[in-house]
Amino acid sequence: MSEKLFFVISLYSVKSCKQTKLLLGRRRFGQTATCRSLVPSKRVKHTNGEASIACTASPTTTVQVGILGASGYTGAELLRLLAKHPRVSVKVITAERSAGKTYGQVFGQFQYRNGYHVLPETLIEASSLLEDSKLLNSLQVLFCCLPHGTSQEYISRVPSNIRVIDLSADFRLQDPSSYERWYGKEHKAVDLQRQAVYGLVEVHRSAIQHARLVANPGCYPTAAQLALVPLLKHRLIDPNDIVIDAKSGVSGAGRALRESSLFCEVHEGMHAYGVGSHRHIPEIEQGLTEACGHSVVVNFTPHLVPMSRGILESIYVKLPSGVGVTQLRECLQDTYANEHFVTLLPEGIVPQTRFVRGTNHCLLNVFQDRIANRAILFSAIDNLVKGASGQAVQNMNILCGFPEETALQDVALFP
Ligand SMILES: NC(=O)C1=CN([C@@H]2O[C@H](COP(=O)(O)OP(=O)(O)OC[C@H]3O[C@@H](n4cnc5c(N)ncnc54)[C@H](OP(=O)(O)O)[C@@H]3O)[C@@H](O)[C@H]2O)C=CC1
Ligand SMILES: CC(=O)N[C@@H](CCC(=O)OP(=O)(O)O)C(=O)O
Repeated sequence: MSEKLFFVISLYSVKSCKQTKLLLGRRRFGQTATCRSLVPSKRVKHTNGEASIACTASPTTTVQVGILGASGYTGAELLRLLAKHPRVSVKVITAERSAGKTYGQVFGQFQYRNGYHVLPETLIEASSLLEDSKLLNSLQVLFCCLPHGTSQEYISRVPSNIRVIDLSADFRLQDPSSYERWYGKEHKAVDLQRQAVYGLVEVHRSAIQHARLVANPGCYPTAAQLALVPLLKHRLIDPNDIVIDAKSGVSGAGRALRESSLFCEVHEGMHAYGVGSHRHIPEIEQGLTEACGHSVVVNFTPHLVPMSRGILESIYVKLPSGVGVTQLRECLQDTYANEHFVTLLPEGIVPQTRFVRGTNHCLLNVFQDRIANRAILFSAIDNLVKGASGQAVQNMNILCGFPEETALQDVALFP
């Protein structure tokens, strides 16, 4: 592609002046950035006295990363995305059951390399990585794609100079007693839990920049909060009347063998689960309460639908008197005007999971309900991208001072 054409496409695809400025500092995707403001580098002292580097990358550095739990769905999605990242080298990948295998043996799509030159040959056990201090200390960023409970055990053993992005729920809830109540076990790393920054980028961007530990949000809470946080902040919906009807593809349940994920159990059918008790309820309420300034309680019901990936949430809200759908639209439009990954669709277009499949985008829209003073919101994401690994890469880009959209510029795979 000619430089000129690339430049025009870049300007077209980025929405904000800030992002345009960042791209202007780059000659071509994959080449060294020349704009020094991309890579601030300062030592940050955390409240617990530990120190870390705010942005580890210099304009020419490649960041060395490790992935705990690379043999699961979010791990594979991370490697798919990082394969396109010009400033990342994946140095170590771990697995439990699949330890000792090559990555291509676990995932056939990684048998071919297509220019991907930094994939380690073999998956090692997570404990082997943590016992190898030389290998561990060669990393700047560690992604953790392990199950809840397991994540906190491993992350507590990681030296504090390594930035960690945890995809599990272990560090998302600020209150240890809430974690215990919803996850059924005591939190074993409460200090880390307090230190963690909730990684919903569009809401917590500035705090993420200096975080040592990022708690990557859950998939359903990402879709719900991106739709609701701005409206609650601006008091445009009733905080006591929010119903979130959510549908997810089966990859949301992970790759571990479970009866409920078998083809015969999910094909040609759909069902609700976790009714009134799903673990994403406290996470959604925590984010909405913070936006609103007082306690928000939601009605949230997830459903499993027979597709591999994607989340669609239909959200029913009540409008305070004097507020109309136009104001809701204006609020979302203004909030996300400069955001690369969140888009309010034109009036009348319903977000579909197909429009975001394989991408880091969240598509939103608002409709007037037939019933007076009520509106219906829709929010669509790919659970494995904006709902997990894509948002994790977005967080890493912020931690390292890279343009936020690096490696995340895919258009949905359609049909
Ligand atoms: N799937 C999704 O859409 C989303 C998932 N998440 C969260 O991200 C995390 C990863 O999810 P996902 O990739 O779907 O899960 P998977 O079940 O697909 O993968 C889990 C990974 O962890 C490894 N693992 C399991 N148990 C242990 C252990 N005791 N010690 C070391 N490694 C272990 C597995 O290795 P092996 O397979 O080799 O045994 C595998 O690599 C989870 O916490 C999940 O809740 C968050 C948002 C969305
Ligand atoms: C379809 C399906 O099973 N989805 C998962 C949510 C996936 C996710 O975001 O997970 P964590 O909060 O567990 O990290 C569930 O409902 O538990």
